[in-house]
Amino acid sequence: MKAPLTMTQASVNMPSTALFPPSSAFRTNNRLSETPIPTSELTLDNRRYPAWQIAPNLLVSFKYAWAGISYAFLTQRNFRIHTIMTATAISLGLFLQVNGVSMAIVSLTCALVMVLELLNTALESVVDLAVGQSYHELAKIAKDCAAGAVMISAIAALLVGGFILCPPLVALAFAL
Ligand SMILES: Nc1ncnc2c1ncn2[C@@H]1O[C@H](COP(=O)(O)OP(=O)(O)OP(=O)(O)O)[C@@H](O)[C@H]1O
Repeated sequence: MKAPLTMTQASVNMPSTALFPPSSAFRTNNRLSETPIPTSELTLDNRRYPAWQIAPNLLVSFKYAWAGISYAFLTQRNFRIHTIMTATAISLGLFLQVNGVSMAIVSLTCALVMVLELLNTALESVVDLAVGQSYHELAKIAKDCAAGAVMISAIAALLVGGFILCPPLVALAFAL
C-alpha cells in the first residue's frame, strides 16, 4: 500500500504528471469512482475530487490567495470598508501606543471580520454557481447566515476597538 505523502515529500518527489495527469490517468490514478478512498490512503495525488488545477508549489498557492483577496477588494464594498476600518484601528493603536496584548486583540478581531467577509464572498459565489439567478430558499438561508456572521463579527470588532482604543483616545483629547 502506498504510504501517504507529506506536503514536503509531495512537492519534492511528485512528478508534474501526478499533479496534472492526462485525463485517462486522472480517472484511474485518482479513482474517480464511487468507491470511497480510505483516509489512510489519501495522498496529494489521489484527492477524491481533484480540482481543475492544483497549485504546484507554495508560491503559486500564495498567488491564488492574493487573487482571492484582490477579487474581494475590487468587487465587495463591505470588504473595502473592513480593510479601511482595520487600517484605521491598527494605525490608531500604534499612534496611541496601546500595549502589545491590546494590539494583538484589535488585530485578531479585525482579521476575523475580513476573513469572514472573504468566506461570505466565497459562499455567495458557490451558491450562485449552484443556483444561478433562480430563487431558492436554501440559497437565501446560506447567504443570509453568512452575511449575519460577518455582521456579528463587525459589531464585536467595533466593541473591542471601542473598549481598547477609546480610553487612551479620550485621555489624549483631554490632555491637549
Ligand atoms: N438565489 C437566491 N435565492 C434566494 N435568495 C437570494 C438568492 N440570491 C440572493 N438572495 C438574497 O439576496 C440577498 C443578497 O444577495 P447577494 O448575493 O447580492 O449578496 P450581497 O448583497 O452581495 O451580500 P454582501 O453584501 O454580504 O456581499 C441574500 O442575502 C439573500 O437574502
